[in-house]
Amino acid sequence: MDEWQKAVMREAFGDSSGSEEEEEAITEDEARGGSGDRSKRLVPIWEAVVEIRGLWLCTDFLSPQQQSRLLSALRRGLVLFHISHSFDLKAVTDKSQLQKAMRFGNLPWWATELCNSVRDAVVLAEEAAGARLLPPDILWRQPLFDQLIANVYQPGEGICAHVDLMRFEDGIAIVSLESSCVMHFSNVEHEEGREDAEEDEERGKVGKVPVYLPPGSLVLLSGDARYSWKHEINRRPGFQFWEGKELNQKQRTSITLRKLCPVD
Ligand SMILES: O=C(O)CCC(=O)C(=O)O
Ligand SMILES: [Fe+2]
Repeated sequence: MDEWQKAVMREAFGDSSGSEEEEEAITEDEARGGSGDRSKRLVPIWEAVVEIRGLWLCTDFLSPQQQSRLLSALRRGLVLFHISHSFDLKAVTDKSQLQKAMRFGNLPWWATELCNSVRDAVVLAEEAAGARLLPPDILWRQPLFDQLIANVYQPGEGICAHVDLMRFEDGIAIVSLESSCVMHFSNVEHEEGREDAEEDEERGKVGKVPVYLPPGSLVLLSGDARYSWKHEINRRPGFQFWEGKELNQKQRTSITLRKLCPVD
């Protein structure tokens, strides 16, 4: 890692940035909350977001201990890049900086473990409830994900409405850490002022669907949720309400897991 990357790492994650050896110091079992044995793990609770086909929320995906282990591994182990997708830049309010870390290809072991935990959580729920959370071709593809992006948002920072880039396959997972937020989903086909906007109203395409993401939660987007709905997090003052109360904003970190489309 060169000096520039180290400086970026410090800026993003403070002074705790470390070496691969430090990363390995956290054991696999610790990162999984001390229960590597799948048969001993509790079935996580999943909710379908009924308005949006393909959108599933698991609020208890990671225990508080797993969350802090994951944050430590993330802070220690990533090579960072500041990147500037146009939709990301628009999301950054004022002079504040959206901090990002990105990793492609061979994910670090803790990220591979996270991907395995996502698959386990889906399989356990499908086995227990007979529900279909992900199409089998996504659930059983190898690897499930090969790209990771970590976003660190300061209070007031969010991400504007977007559909994830088409260079990523279907089936996207977002893990939330540190603090809660409300993510809003809006149907891509609905544009205010359009001639047939009234028809949209009948089809339920109007209005944003709020989804509350507490720390330790996991959301899965596939099908309609991935392609036909935009998602956004507006953390400007006055936009983060849940059950009638404005959320007290703190730093929030998210980890988004995706799979790149094959290049022809
Ligand atoms: O930070 C989040 O929860 C969402 C991130 C996101 O939508 C993205 O990186 O495409
Ligand atoms: Fe996204």
